[in-house]
Amino acid sequence: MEVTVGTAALALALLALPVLYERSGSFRFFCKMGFYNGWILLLALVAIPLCALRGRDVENMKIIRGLMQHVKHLYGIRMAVRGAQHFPPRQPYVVVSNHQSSLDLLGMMEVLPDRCVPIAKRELLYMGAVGVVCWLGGIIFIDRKRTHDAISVMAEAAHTMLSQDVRVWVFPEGTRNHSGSMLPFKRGAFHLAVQAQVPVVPIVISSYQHFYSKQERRFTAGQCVIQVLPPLPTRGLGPADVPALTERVRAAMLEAFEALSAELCPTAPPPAPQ
Ligand SMILES: CCCCC/C=C\C/C=C\CCCCCCCC(=O)SCCNC(=O)CCNC(=O)[C@H](O)C(C)(C)COP(=O)(O)OP(=O)(O)OC[C@H]1O[C@@H](n2cnc3c(N)ncnc32)[C@H](O)[C@@H]1OP(=O)(O)O
Ligand SMILES: CCCCCCCC/C=C\CCCCCCCC(=O)OC[C@@H](O)COP(=O)(O)O
Repeated sequence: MEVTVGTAALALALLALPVLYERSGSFRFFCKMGFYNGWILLLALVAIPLCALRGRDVENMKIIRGLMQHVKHLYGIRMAVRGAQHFPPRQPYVVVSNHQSSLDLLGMMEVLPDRCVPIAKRELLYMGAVGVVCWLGGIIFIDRKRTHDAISVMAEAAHTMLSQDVRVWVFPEGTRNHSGSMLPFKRGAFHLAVQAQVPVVPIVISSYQHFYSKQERRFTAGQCVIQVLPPLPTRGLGPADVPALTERVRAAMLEAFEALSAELCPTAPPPAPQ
């Protein structure tokens, strides 16, 4: 008898889920984010054996990129890349981009150049299969709690970029930022570019506000533009030039971000100045 009541309650709850999904925006949001994380975890399990054939190698980023590119379609996110001609064709460089959410992975995988690895917080290493894939992809990990160690890792990255023809992708805000604008930039990426004497390529991922908001628990289909801006050379620059370079890049990115926001969601109020 108890089993029958339990089974009936479970069946009722399962039947209620589609109704809840239809009626509650918050429930839909959590389902979609849960599926996003779960799906990536599953993709990571597929990617591990494929990447393991090479071992830890930046070429594995091509496998990760290939496996990730369909995910935007699952969510009805239309992505357009603008300015791809700005990528320097045959040399290392440092990509810097804004960081709004873990959805940035989708934009990153849309434009990720060959032999380009992100710099990531080391906590990602401990995300089970995802961590293993990140390691196999040659992702560079930094400990944000240890500035000195993080700087050493970046200095090593400058050497690796030149000796192994590797490009590096950095989120100079240093953390995800849902504010609808950009945080002040940390200078690590720009020190890295100056140390390696390679260009900085700014990439702006347009605001998600019109289709995704963690605060409002809203996640619908929508459009995202990934704009590659003209590279800034660093040849001849030294450590003293880093602050000005950082501000110049941020100003260019903020201008492009605001122009994209005005184009894609013209009715949204402008974000408060940072
Ligand atoms: C198919 C299956 C798929 C499954 C797998 C799915 C996904 C996997 C694939 C891809 C995943 C990739 C996802 C990656 C996203 C991860 C994103 C992140 O983790 S963002 C967080 C980590 N990143 C950063 O923090 C980068 C930005 N931070 C910096 O650049 C910082 O400057 C820093 C180097 C980390 C140090 O930060 P800290 O806060 O500790 O110090 P300051 O910034 O205040 O700097 C202190 C001081 O030092 C100077 N400085 C900084 N860097 C250097 C340097 N390299 N050389 C010399 N000096 C340096 C800095 O200028 C400050 O001095 P001053 O104040 O005088 O200017
Ligand atoms: C054994 C442990 C198992 C754990 C399983 C966890 C499963 C999670 C599965 C998929 C997660 C997919 C997202 C991975 C990449 C997200 C990149 C990202 O956005 O990192 C955040 C980082 O930039 C800044 O961090 P903070 O904003 O400072 O915080």
